[in-house]
Amino acid sequence: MRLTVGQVHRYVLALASSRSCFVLGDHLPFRMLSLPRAVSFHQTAWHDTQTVEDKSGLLTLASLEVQNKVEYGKKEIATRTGGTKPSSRALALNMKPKVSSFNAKPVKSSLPKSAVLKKTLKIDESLFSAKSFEELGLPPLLIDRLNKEGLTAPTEVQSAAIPIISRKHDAVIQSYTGSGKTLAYLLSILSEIGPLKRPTEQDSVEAVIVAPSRELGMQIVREVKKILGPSDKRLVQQLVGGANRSRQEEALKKNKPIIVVGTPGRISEISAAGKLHTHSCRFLVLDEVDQLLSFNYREDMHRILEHVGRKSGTSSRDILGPLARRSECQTILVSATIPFSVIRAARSWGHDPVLVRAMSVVPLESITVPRPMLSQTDANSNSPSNSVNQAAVDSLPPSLEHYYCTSKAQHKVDTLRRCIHALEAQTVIAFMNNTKPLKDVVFKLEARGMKATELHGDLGKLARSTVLKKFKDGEFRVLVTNELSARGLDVPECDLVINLDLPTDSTHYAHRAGRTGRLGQKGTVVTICEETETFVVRKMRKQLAVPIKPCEFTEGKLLVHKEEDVE
Ligand SMILES: Nc1ncnc2c1ncn2[C@@H]1O[C@H](COP(=O)(O)OP(=O)(O)OP(=O)(O)O)[C@@H](O)[C@H]1O
Repeated sequence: MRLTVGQVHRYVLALASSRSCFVLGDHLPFRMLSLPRAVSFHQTAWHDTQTVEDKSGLLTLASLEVQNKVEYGKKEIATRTGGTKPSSRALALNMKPKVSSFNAKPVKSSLPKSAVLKKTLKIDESLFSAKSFEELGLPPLLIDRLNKEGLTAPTEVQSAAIPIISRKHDAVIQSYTGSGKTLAYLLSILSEIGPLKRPTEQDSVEAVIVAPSRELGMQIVREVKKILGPSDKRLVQQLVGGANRSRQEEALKKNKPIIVVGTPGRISEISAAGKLHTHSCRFLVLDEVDQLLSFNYREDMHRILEHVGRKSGTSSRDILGPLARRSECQTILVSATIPFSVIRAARSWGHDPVLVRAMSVVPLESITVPRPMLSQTDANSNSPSNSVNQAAVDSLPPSLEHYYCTSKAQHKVDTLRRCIHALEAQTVIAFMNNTKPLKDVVFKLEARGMKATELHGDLGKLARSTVLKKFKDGEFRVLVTNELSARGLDVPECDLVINLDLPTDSTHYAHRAGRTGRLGQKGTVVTICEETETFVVRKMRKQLAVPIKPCEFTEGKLLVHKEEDVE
């Protein structure tokens, strides 16, 4: 039976959705798994993780063969010392390693270290130690612009990623939230294209950057404009949903941007209408890749992956999968949380794909599927719910303090106020799960004299960006929002994140938490839950392998409780 690529994808999606195990043909888009391996994956699926993923609609393109989700192991091979880097995060921007007062027990892996990552890439060690943009070999014009913006030294992940990308590797960039991943890829790209580059040939749309939300898209656009400077800012064009599409198309025609940044739906719409030509694109970036490869975005991402960087005349028969080989185009996948399914997808690219993390670069081919790691206290129980979610663990900044307190639902707003006062927090992001109660919370806070505002999908694009700007400018002390703001949102001043509703799982917890403690700053995360929900917090604590300490707020102070079973 011969199927077209589109048919194949639909067929695979349908089967994967039903969680069936099925045989793969040679012409199917994914080549990685044979049936016996797929069967064994299916049998050893982590039921706990899977249930959660299903709820959030996460179906990675890479895992379409078998609906399965596993995380890669934490054990990195540090290139300089040959051992893991205990303080690699803390070293970002020359931060001093933070000694936690909490004695977390080590997690126990049931897998020998060597089975997780087999080998490191042979790479010049000195690359990781670059302390300046000059040492990284960035073009002088670009360095001038960075200095003008007050950026003088690269972060660790930038030191690792920039040389790798300049060597034409496809890369998966993983590092904790707020560690500077955006500039890690932007500086690599702006070294090669646009007015600040090393001199080369002519310009057209040469980089496509895809982000899952309008806010993140606009944030990336602002970052590019900041680097390009006022005279060249027209060279980046936003293509996010919710904005006037004809205006975006006109701007594409008039300004001839070299970089476009947008959401999957709008990029794919404009591309389908023939108004965006990306065949000779040199860089494709998927920011928050694990989210972009989820089920929700499958149609749009499929179109984007099929078209960007594919020279016309290339038959769709040649496509090995959505992340197909693009001979000229470098693909860069970015997230604080990279599940193994993304690694598996990325392996089908052509340009020696590597996993870049602060202080380590590893060929993707050498990363094997890990078995679940159990937290020490539960190593004997073998329960999947006790598995450490390594991707989420790796995404947490080291400088965060985590607490939880209990409150009746009707008293949560008061608890929130007491928490803000006790911690003297100035810039607070409070997460909830539904829009209506979210509005009620804003109303109650305002009624009690605390400046608060709301951000959610029911607001139009203009309202959303106005709210965000005002919050960043300090006009509001509390931003009450939902999952929309959990990914990528950069408000450097944010000193407190509150979970007024529980996040869906530990990965969502990690992304919400990452809105504070950015770039080595201090940050606190407080989960306010009902008594009956505390077991969920404890479970996340095990999966994240961090202390989430029980506490209460009385007489304007934070009181931390002891808990017998804190790991
Ligand atoms: N080299 C640098 N020097 C100073 N500040 C930097 C540098 N690189 C990035 N920053 C700043 O650090 C902040 C966090 O960066 P960024 O948003 O890229 O983090 P991230 O790793 O992408 O986080 P997330 O995973 O939450 O998306 C931003 O305000 C950015 O401007």
